[in-house]
Amino acid sequence: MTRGNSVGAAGSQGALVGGRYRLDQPIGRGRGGIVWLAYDTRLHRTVAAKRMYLPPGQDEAQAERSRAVALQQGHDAMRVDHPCAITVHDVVRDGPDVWLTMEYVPSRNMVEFLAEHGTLTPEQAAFLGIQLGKALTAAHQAGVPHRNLQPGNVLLADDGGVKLTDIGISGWSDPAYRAPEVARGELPTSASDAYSLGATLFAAVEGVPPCGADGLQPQVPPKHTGALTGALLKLLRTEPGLRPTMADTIASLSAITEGNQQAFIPPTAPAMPRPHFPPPGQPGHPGYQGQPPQVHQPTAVGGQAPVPPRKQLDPQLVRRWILIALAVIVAVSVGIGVVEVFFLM
Ligand SMILES: Nc1ncnc2c1ncn2[C@@H]1O[C@H](COP(=O)(O)OP(=O)(O)OP(=O)(O)O)[C@@H](O)[C@H]1O
Repeated sequence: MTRGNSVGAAGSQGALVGGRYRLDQPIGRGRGGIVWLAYDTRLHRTVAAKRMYLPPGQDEAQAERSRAVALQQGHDAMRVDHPCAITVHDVVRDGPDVWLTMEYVPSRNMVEFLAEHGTLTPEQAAFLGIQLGKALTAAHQAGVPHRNLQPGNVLLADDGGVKLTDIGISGWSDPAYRAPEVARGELPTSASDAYSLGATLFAAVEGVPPCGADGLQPQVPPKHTGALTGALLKLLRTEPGLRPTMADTIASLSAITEGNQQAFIPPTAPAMPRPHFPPPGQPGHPGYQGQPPQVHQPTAVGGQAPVPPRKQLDPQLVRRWILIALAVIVAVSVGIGVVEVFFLM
């Protein structure tokens, strides 16, 4: 954990969070402000940085407790390790703020994806459910319930992968995806995550959450879920103890996709920038300190045409041309000598 001068409420471009993470480019917006494409100046890698939401209007003692909770949740999230879960690298206190840095995944969240591409087929939703189920299993094994699984926390990566974000980070949870027992005030558990998974997959196929925007309406019978229906209705059971385990859910969703659905590749341009940096020590690299470049290399950074490499002379060719030149000089000298002897005679 790092502590440095505060960079201000939502951060600003070029600011150094915790004296280490440089905010480069906005990539999204959460309740705590802008989510940034950032650069870890110590490990020289791209990360995503997000200011964690802290409730406004608290006195200093309450605010300090909220910061301690945010730091603890950040550390809990760092324990979750799975390819389908966003890796949290660090949690940083920066003045009055707490920042989370994590792996950067060029992606759309599921809300944006559905708005652009429409609802998913049951097979696509089953594939999504398997990936999310695996990420949740890893989180539960680390003792960390997600707490607010909802479409906004599901990232559909430009490379077709699925990444679950905000694991273990409490905060605003959309009531439409909240388990009934959590809505009554009970603490989130792996069973309440199972309900939220069911509600998220339901919305992915049906286009609306199962119990309305407030989560309090009678469950809408699904119309388009096909082979997915049984697994969904089990996840959405009101009684938490009757919901299936993640292992059971993954098994029944796998039977639906039969391995046919492998990825989500949206038929549009990538959603987010792909950072390209020249190698360390080269101008244009984020960590460049102004040293002269060690090796001359062609570069296309900044949209300029690549500089062609300087041609090297072949030493054998040079030697041959020198020999030819010497032969010509000798021949001319001999010729001159012969002519002089001719005139002297
Ligand atoms: N690691 C990441 N890589 C790429 N984009 C990200 C990453 N994390 C977040 N984003 C983008 O930023 C958006 C907002 O982030 P996030 O979902 O964490 O905020 P939020 O959940 O709304 O906020 P909060 O956690 O404060 O409620 C995401 O929908 C996504 O588009």
